[in-house]
Amino acid sequence: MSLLITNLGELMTQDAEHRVLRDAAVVLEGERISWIGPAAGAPAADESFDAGGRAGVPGWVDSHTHLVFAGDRTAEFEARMAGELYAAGGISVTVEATRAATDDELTRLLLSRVEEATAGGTTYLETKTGYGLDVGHEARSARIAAGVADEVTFLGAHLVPRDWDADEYTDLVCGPMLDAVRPYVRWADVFCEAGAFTPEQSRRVLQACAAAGLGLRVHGNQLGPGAGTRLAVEFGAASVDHVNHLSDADVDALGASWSGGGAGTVATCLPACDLSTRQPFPPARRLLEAGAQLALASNCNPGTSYTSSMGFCVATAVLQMGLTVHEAVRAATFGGALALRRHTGDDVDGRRAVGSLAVGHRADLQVLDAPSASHLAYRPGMPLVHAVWRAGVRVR
Ligand SMILES: N=CN[C@@H](CCC(=O)O)C(=O)O
Ligand SMILES: [Zn+2]
Repeated sequence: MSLLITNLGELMTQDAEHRVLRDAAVVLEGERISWIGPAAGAPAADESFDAGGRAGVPGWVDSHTHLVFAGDRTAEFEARMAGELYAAGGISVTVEATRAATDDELTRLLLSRVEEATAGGTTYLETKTGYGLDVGHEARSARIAAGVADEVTFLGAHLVPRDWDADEYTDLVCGPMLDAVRPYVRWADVFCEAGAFTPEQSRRVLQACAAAGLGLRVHGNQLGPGAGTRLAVEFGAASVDHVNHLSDADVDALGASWSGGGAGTVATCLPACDLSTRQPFPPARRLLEAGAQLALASNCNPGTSYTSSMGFCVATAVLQMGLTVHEAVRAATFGGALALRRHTGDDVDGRRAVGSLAVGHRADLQVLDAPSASHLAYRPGMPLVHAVWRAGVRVR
């Protein structure tokens, strides 16, 4: 079964050549893209969709979310808007509510959040554990996430639970908890920050998880300067996320991580979180100038960023972080794929590349209710998702 999507006024491919095509068309063949080019030269297909001059972009790749949770943190948000500072300790409120939820409740909550993300144009999504924080509840979160999300990350090292010694809890994360979640996850993450895990404890978590064969990611430099980015680069993590408080050496290290031709550490910016926690935005321009690769992600979670709207993140990155529209869309698509190591190949681990529109890649794309991708930032907050295909299937 093939589908011709034609009459695309603009098509931002985010492919290797960064091509932006005018009057373009795309052909989807099953789950893959089989043709891209000028609409006038498009081959015949079984069915067609007339985009009416609207713009097409890849589906969003949201490489950082925390969607397996129950409960509500409105009171904490209100206190923060009244001047309180964000602190990692708020995580424990969600841990209690998440532990109290049944498997069915947690699954239903996760599914409804993923549906919301899909309606906003997200076609590939990572999510994390991190609100269980004991062996049974972390394993349960990982199992539930694995049934729904494209990528699952073990974040047992999110917060040291009440009544635990930090080093003993780190032992638990690196031993029995890691063993219990291992069948369900591809990635491991650690919150390396004052109030969460020290650089030494973070190092132990990264070592143990790498030895277990997991890819690595780090929550780093969110609330202040620190060792997160340094550790991420040292361990060859696929991504360090937040990156609000970077030293010049951090910026240079992230840039240098890409200089050898291989895959380095992506700097993943989370602008919706920065607004909600009133943190300074990451130095996106300096990072690009240093040769770093950027991703944009929603960080959807109940504490610091209760939105899965990647369109909002793109608009904020353009309006507040100084990125061009093309740079922001690239970070929210190709950049996310790079941060999940799903950016290349026609068939990686039995999967197709996501995050860019090219022949052989997974057919994940959205048609915007706008003539160009610039409208994402030009008309911030407007519902601009017209149609979405995920692996060739129309999902909106
Ligand atoms: N910073 C650490 N973890 C989440 C927040 C979790 C929470 O407060 O519930 C984040 O990425 O912002
Ligand atoms: Zn996070």
